[in-house]
Amino acid sequence: MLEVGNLACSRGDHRLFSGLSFTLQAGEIMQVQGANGSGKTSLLRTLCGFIQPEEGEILWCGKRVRELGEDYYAELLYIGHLNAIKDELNALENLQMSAGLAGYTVSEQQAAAALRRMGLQRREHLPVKVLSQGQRRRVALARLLIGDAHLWILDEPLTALDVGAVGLMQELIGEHLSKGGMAIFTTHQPLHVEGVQTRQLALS
Ligand SMILES: Nc1ncnc2c1ncn2[C@@H]1O[C@H](COP(=O)(O)OP(=O)(O)OP(=O)(O)O)[C@@H](O)[C@H]1O
Repeated sequence: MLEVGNLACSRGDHRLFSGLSFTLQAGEIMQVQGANGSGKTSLLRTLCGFIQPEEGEILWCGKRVRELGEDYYAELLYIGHLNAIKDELNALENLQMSAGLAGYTVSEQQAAAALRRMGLQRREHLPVKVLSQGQRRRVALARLLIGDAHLWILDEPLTALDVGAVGLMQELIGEHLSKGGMAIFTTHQPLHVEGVQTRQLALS
């Protein structure tokens, strides 16, 4: 379980949010809503431990995440609004590199299967710089299929995706939740996971 208590964050001299508290249990999904600049990305990055909160605590399974360190990162998969892929590498290499950075290995067959599921068959061996924006986003999102992180933190996962890929994302998130996973995401587009009530957290 993720527990957030009395969280506060400022960027520059601007207070983005304070007194923010919520819990997220296995099988739950939460959307962070708010206008441009309201602090959605900053909140997600704080939950990942990339930004130190000014106040408050983030607990994972009852322990402070900053003390858990690597043990927390092993439970977490963050996909930012930038794709974090290397232009010169192909999709297979990018996926294997992402796994390596996260501390595990995936075989070429596993990576190829993930890319196929993301609709990238016959694009696996091209340098990603030649792929379309939507295809590049699909390469980034294929990371969801190769790890076993319980907590997915997704910043604008639907950006550049077509209708079919949005449907696929909803399906993947649904599968993740049904296996006891949890997810926090931002999006300016509708995202509906069948049979699951999406909790809402509004930043102003
Ligand atoms: N490193 C920084 N230094 C100063 N200000 C920052 C920094 N990073 C973010 N900000 C500011 O913090 C505010 C919140 O930014 P953030 O990216 O969290 O918003 P957001 O809700 O995700 O926005 P969007 O919907 O446009 O993606 C913005 O006003 C932004 O300019």
